[in-house]
Amino acid sequence: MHEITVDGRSGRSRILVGERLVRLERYLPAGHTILITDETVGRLYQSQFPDLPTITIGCGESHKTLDTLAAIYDRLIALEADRASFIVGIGGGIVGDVTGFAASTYMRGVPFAFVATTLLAQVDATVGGKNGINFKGYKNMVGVFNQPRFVIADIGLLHTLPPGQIAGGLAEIVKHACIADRDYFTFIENHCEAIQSLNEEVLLELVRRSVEIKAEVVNRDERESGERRKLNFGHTLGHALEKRLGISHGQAVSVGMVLAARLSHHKGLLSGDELERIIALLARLDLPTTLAFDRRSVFEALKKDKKRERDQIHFVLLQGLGKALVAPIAIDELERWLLDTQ
Ligand SMILES: O=C(O)C(=O)C[C@@H](O)[C@H](O)[C@H](O)COP(=O)(O)O
Repeated sequence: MHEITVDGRSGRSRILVGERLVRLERYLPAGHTILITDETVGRLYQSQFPDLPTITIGCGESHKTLDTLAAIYDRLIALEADRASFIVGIGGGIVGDVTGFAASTYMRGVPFAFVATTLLAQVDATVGGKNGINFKGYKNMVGVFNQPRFVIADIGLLHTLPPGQIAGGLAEIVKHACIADRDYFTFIENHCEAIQSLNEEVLLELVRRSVEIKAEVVNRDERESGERRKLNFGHTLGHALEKRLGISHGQAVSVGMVLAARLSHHKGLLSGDELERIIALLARLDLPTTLAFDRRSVFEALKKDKKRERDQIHFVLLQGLGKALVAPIAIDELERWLLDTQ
């Protein structure tokens, strides 16, 4: 087991990579704990949960809403949760976001933790204290920064995930390598077969290194006033594609990364060879690298990105493999480039 820490304003968050869901109970404080999970995770793993009151939400991005939160607040009140209660979200990124937001706002905030059951949640969504919900179709429009007390990343659970769910996490893993660690990128290139066959040792190494990269960034810039924006590589276009095409987050981020890498190449920051390596690696991991989409409509969605400030957007580019750069790009320039590029 590897322990990696994030030190945020709300306190220390311990990320326990390789710990097991069945051992959750030993990390719980004495007193009233409530679990939040979704229907699928409940069906698959409830037998491994501690015997505690459990709130179950629906599955999928369409449940990351104010309505779901309202239902959770109702249940917390019915269960007589108070400020000394502890809440644990067991599931993927959506359970994480909704649990983190509900716990951070119920009675102005109660402590919480996660057991991350998907690769995406283990390497990204539950790490770093971003807890948000969608609003009127806008991704993560309402949310808070607040660190979970701990996150258990149980690698053993990844074997039961459908293939699409694995690919979603792999997109974020490739993102971490692209923005921060060229050698990690090469490691992933050299282990594609082991990754596809869910080799536990290799998955453990991916989760460990990705969490380490993310934690280093968050420790330097928890509230995303600068460097943390790098973790949004591929997400500016990715979120717009996700919203307009209704595709999964991982698929959208994969295509978003290719487009951002193309823009980096267009600006002379990334070589043609490096661009091709990124495209080839994503394809080997069964992630899409190109999509047909209505460029005008995606551009309109992109204009609503949270990284927009008036007539420019903080866009994440690559300055070579393993090094990211956040550059303000004029909305007009982005529009011309997006409408012209293939
Ligand atoms: O933790 C971060 O910071 C990230 O940007 C990681 C992203 O991969 C993640 O999808 C995040 O939730 C996106 O945040 P948003 O603020 O762009 O909605």
